[in-house]
Amino acid sequence: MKILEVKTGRPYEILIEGGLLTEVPEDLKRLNLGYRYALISDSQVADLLAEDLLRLLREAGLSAELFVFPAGEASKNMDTIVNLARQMLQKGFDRKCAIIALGGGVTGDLAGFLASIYLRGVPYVQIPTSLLAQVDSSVGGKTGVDLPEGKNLLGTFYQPWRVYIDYGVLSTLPFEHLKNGLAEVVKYGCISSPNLFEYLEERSQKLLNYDAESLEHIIYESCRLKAEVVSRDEKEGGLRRILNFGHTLGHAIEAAANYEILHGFCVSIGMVAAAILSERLGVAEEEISLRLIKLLEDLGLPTRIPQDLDTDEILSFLRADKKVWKGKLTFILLKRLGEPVFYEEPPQQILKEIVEALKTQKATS
Ligand SMILES: NC(=O)c1ccc[n+]([C@@H]2O[C@H](COP(=O)([O-])OP(=O)(O)OC[C@H]3O[C@@H](n4cnc5c(N)ncnc54)[C@H](O)[C@@H]3O)[C@@H](O)[C@H]2O)c1
Ligand SMILES: O=C(O)C(=O)C[C@@H](O)[C@H](O)[C@H](O)COP(=O)(O)O
Ligand SMILES: [Zn+2]
Repeated sequence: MKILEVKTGRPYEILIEGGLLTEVPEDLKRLNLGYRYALISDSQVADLLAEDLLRLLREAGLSAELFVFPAGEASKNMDTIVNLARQMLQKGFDRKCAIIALGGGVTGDLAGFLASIYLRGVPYVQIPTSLLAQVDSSVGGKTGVDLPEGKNLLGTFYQPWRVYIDYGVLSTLPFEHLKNGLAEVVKYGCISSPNLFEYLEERSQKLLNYDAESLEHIIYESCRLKAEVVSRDEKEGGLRRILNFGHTLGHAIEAAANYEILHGFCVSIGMVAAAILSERLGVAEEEISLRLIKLLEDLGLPTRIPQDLDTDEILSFLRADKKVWKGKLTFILLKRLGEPVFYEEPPQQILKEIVEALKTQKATS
């Protein structure tokens, strides 16, 4: 088993191993987070994995109940939080309970948010089951929900007590969601590891074939890189903003598309825009965008903005970004691969030209 530590105010471990799910109940007993567990999953993961985990928990003598919400980004809102909270209250879950998030990033963000506010806070653990959740969202304690006004606009920083990553569960993950997770791994390559970027270039076909060894490597490396950043800047006082590379425009596209395009796909397009912007503004000291586009295309990820999205609407969503500080929008750009820089208020005209240019060809995926 591989173990990483996240050195936040209350440190915690990320455990990574194929088949780890079966070991969760015994480890939870050692952690002793609560006398009763609320297992939260979406409708798809509930059918595939949650019933089995529930049985394992009960066989280990733990008291646990399953709470399910409809799968998909459309559920990442306050209505789902209130519904889950009310169901838990009706079942008598009190302050000494704990929450288990079993699922993708939507489940993790929702269950983590609920854990941070339920009866003013109860412990929770993350069991990520999508690639995106295993390489990114289960680590770092960002929780929250979307609003029509923008992505993740209500939320908390609330670190999990443990992250259990069983990459064996990825065998049932739909192909589109495999690619979706790979986008966040490309992000880690861009912001902090040219080696990881090269690895993705070399292994793209193996990764798209769900090769377990390659998946384990990129999961471990992404979590290691994220844990390092979060350990230095838990609440995004500065440095942590690099984890938002590609997200400034990515989130705006996601919101403009009414959350109907996958998060990783939007980040993929956003990374292309950020690379082109880095070059247009003279920030980039090496040519990045063509190499990035090639890698994203090899991984089956989109690099173009869908033509039906309105340019002005996309640009207006940029203003709802959490990287607007004191009225100034900050982009994460690249000097070269592995060297991100912050850039305040790029000219609106250049942003508009890049958005328009990225709409002129058909999306590749
Ligand atoms: N908190 C963070 O730091 C952070 C980081 C990145 C992304 N996010 C958020 O994560 C969300 C996206 O996460 P996601 O892509 O995992 O979405 P998701 O949770 O909707 O999962 C994607 C789909 O895969 C299914 N699924 C999950 N695991 C499966 C498995 N093993 N087998 C079969 N199907 C499975 C789910 O049911 C769902 O339909 C977005 O809301 C994004 O904003 C948060
Ligand atoms: O953990 C972080 O910090 C990230 O920025 C990771 C991102 O991949 C993730 O999408 C995050 O939810 C975005 O955060 P937000 O603060 O821009 O909503
Ligand atoms: Zn993301």
